[in-house]
Amino acid sequence: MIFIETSISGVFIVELQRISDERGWFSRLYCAEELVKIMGNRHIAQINHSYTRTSGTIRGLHFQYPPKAEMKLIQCIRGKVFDVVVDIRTNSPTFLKWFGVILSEEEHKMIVIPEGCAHGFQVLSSNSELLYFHTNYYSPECEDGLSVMDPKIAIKWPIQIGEISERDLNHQYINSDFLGVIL
Ligand SMILES: Cc1cn([C@H]2C[C@H](O)[C@@H](COP(=O)(O)OP(=O)(O)O[C@H]3O[C@@H](C)C(=O)[C@@H](O)[C@H]3O)O2)c(=O)[nH]c1=O
Repeated sequence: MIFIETSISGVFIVELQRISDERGWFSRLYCAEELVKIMGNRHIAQINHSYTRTSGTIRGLHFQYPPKAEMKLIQCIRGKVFDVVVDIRTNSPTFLKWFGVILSEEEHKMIVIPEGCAHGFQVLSSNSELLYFHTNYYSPECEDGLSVMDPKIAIKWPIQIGEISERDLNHQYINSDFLGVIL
């Protein structure tokens, strides 16, 4: 696994290696020993899988407040997505800055998103699937969201916004009441 730092502290791209032979290929998706450099003493609590049918669909921007704040490791195992992280850690020098990366079944990399960052993605090819490794349990009480269209964040979505859930459409826009996440 090769770790690449990004413009947001604690957000990493991890390049995964494929070992190919005449039958196809073999690849390690998760290794506690290698990922300890990023994960410290965190452990994976849940692994989730999502499928999105239509290109243009957006999910996000989602995060969990403490005590259920979580690190997420995300891979695209089918299709292609534009994956976005927004730093909402109150005291971070990159507060409200976003970072985007293409994840796809061909590129074979994952993104690591630390606690205090919101996550969303836009599907760029129909029938895309993401695999998520989470260091905390899903908690609807601690879960919150930000609007994917918030001009204060100003994410440049690569293609026209298609489907979006009712819940995601109703997420807050940032205003002076928004303090971010204090970890
Ligand atoms: C996220 C989640 C949802 N659910 C349920 C709630 C709901 O009935 C159904 C679909 O939930 P959602 O609409 O929130 O699914 P979705 O919009 O795909 O949520 C995901 O979005 C991306 C951007 C992330 O970062 C993920 O962590 C997760 O929040 O699944 C769980 O049971 N466990 C979970 O971990």
